[in-house]
Amino acid sequence: MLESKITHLTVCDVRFPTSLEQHGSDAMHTDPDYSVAYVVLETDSDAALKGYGLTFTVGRGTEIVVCAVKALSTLVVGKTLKEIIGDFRGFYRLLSSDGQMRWVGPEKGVIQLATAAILNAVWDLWARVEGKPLWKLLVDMDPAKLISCIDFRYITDALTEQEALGEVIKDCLEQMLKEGYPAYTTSCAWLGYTDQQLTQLCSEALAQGWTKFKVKVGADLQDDIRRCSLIRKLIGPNNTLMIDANQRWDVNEAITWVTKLAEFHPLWIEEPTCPDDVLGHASISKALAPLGIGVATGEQCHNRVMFKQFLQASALQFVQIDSCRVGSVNENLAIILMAAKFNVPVCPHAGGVGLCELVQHLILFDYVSVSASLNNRMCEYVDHLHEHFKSPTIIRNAHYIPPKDPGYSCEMLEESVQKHQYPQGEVWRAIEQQGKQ
Ligand SMILES: C[C@H](O)[C@@H](O)CC(=O)C(=O)O
Ligand SMILES: [Mg+2]
Repeated sequence: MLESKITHLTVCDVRFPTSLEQHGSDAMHTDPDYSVAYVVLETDSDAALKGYGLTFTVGRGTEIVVCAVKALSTLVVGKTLKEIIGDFRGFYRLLSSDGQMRWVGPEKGVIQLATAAILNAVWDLWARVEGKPLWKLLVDMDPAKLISCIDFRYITDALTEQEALGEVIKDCLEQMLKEGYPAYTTSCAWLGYTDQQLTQLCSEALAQGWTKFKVKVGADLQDDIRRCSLIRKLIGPNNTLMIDANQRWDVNEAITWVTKLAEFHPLWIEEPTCPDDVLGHASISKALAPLGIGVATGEQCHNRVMFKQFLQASALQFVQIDSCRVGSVNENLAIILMAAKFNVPVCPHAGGVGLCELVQHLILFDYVSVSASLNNRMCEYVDHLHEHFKSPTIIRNAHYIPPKDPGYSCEMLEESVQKHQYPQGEVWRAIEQQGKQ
């Protein structure tokens, strides 16, 4: 089936009206409608083989990502899977460095999100052909082959191909299969939730076995003090608390504000300032280190070069890879291996639709084949919209259970796609009629 030719690419604008109930809200995204540009690659295989991919956005911008996917589609349609994976590095470059398209990037913004959606679909296709979940495809792969999927351009001053090869190990599968990968929840404390909601959701989560919680902060200091105090009291001194400002502050403001929240003992402050400000993050890291608070970032860190600089400048203490922000698995492999070399733990971002489904594969690979450690490591989980996926995440006792179905867990239910397509899906037509948005 490797000979199968990709004959067609379709892309849909699929949106969920999460803003109506403030799910996913934070200090900068006060009304997010969790959305995806959803890609399906059709092939000429007799077995009706298809590859499914997506990238995450939060509403109106999805239509721009859909346009970008269409613009890139000519680079993938007509190729066989064998051609692509025979030189995956070259194919990655073709997409990310196309002479007429790279001007609108390069490797950042909308075009990078579109690249992620397409490449996620290619990886899904490959894993399906091999009959394995993506994480297993990665951990079983010959390390040299794995490394050959990475574009090392611009990062060899931090990680050479030879060094990357040295970071790949073979270990630690048994524990994952038995217990799963530790997760934390963000679903109890979105910024738009009331204190009553927060109390109820947090109590329920504790009863379900959750021990690590993230709280949105950054809009109003007094609100943050009240909410963090409430959560800290509910979860007790021994459970873990993280806080996330979603880029709300200037550098000095971040230091002052977080210092005032230090009494609640957060493990990290996430996205304290502009996601591109490497030196700003370094200053914040330095100022907060004596308080025992680390800096986490990555969900809007648009490529491996940014991560390289954050690592080189000791500007982050937790690397938050995202399955849909950078150039798919290819680029996330580079980031995971750089994090290993700099000895910084990877704690993936997954706050969005589909992000938990995808990123669990990458963190399983990280544990089994790279880090072999759970020290200060956990993967985000948000409890929204999993019912729209063919192979939804399975959480047991606050751990991700390794997926078994072949592919990258990107495939959505046909009915969900139809109903939520924007603007023609029935969900959006009903909302329009009710005049809600
Ligand atoms: C808009 C998203 O919900 C964002 O707030 C997610 C996020 O920052 C996280 O999960 O972390
Ligand atoms: Mg965040």
